Amino acid sequence: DLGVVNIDNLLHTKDQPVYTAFNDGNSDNASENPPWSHEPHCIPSTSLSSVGKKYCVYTSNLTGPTGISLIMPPKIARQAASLLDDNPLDSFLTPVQARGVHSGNPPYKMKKVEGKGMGVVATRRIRKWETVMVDQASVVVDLSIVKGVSREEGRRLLALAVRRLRRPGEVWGLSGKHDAEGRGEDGEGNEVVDNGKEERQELRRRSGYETKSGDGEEMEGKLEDDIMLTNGFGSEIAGTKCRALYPLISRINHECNPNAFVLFSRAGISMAVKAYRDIEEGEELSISYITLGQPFQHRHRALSRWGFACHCSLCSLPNPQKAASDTRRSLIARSTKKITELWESAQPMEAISLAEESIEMIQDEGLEHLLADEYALLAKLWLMVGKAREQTMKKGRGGKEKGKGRQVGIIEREEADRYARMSWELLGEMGFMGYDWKETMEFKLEAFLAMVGEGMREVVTAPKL
Ligand SMILES: C[S@@+](CC[C@H](N)C(=O)[O-])C[C@H]1O[C@@H](n2cnc3c(N)ncnc32)[C@H](O)[C@@H]1O
Repeated sequence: DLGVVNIDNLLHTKDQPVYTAFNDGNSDNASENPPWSHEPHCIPSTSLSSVGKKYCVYTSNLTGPTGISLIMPPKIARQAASLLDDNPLDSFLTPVQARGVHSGNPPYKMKKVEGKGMGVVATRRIRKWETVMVDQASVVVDLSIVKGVSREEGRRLLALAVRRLRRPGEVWGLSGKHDAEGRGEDGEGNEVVDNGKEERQELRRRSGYETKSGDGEEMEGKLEDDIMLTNGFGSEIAGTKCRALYPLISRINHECNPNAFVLFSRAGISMAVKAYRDIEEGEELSISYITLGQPFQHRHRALSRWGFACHCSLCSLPNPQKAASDTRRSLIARSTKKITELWESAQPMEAISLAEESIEMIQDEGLEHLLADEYALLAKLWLMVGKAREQTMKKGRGGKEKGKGRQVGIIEREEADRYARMSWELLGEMGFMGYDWKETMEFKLEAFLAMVGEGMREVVTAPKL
């Protein structure tokens, strides 16, 4: 069973002799104890813009479930080498949970799913927010490679990177070949044609990887064209934009209203899948490949590069409901800006009402992860309203509120506290504060609100090029 093998290897990673002490492919700067199990294989960059730079394959084949290969310039690889002990069992699970996962019964199995190739199905009931799966990257590619070396060289490096893994089969086995014309219906009987093939070719052209006709059957071609494009996750490792393959998580299919989401470790090498809601035994696990919350046409366009027409429950809604959902999604997307405008034009209570309406729409759309942001925003608004009123009182300009005493500021602060705690709880449950947040972190209103900044809407990650 793939899952059991995976976890077993993760648990033992640290006990195994990983070091074979090959130097890091840059003899001037060989680090003392490089973790590579194979001699790095380097090629010079052929691009004028990066003369003197080289790209190498570094493999540590005892790291993680399959081993890991990095394709990077030596300098970046040296930094990434210090991140290889990024064991997801430590990042995402308590020791008790890790032992539970290790006992040989992961709560899922890989299975053929009609119309989707392989998929992942729950083998028992999974609770909301439970960490269902953990995984570690097999291959990590520095994205600057597309400009640095020719397509052929890139393919060769990638093929070598996979061959050198301890379990190369788990990467070769990822089905990336989805060039069959995907035709389907949008739930209203309208035909939806997958134009993903052209879009993927265009993507390759833009990325500098021209496609030669007739080479589609080669393993190397399959690896680069299909597996990297359709199974790779965008990640930032050692401060560099990368694309990485995760052998287990790559089996999870897409839904626009998914029952799970992925979470990166701080180092960016490990990932976890957490349940977004309760999942029943036999139900397929799903994640969203694209940013959650987009209207239908945007989703359809963004998904085209994976080469399938989405028939998920949201995309199959009858047109009137689909239109209502799209309207709510557009309103949600615009609400933060509108709320800020209302606040800045001295209409604080209108700003608060709009934020509360936005919460209802978010709940109707099942976009719960956005609530952490919205609750934090409401907490900030209430806190600021409270402070403003206190100031007014202190300056003796309380008007009608004069005489109500200190209560004016206190009620608003209580509201702020209530919303901030809801945001805190949700972020904690979603896994953004570490698995032991309840024991190790203490809630403090102002400190928490300072921590939750902009950009919370993007917290649920999706594979990106
Ligand atoms: C990351 S892989 C997922 C695992 C894949 N099904 C497999 O067999 O390895 C992405 C590919 O799975 C297929 N896929 C994912 N979600 C799908 C869906 N909702 N409907 C149809 N095909 C889907 C598409 O072919 C897509 O390019």
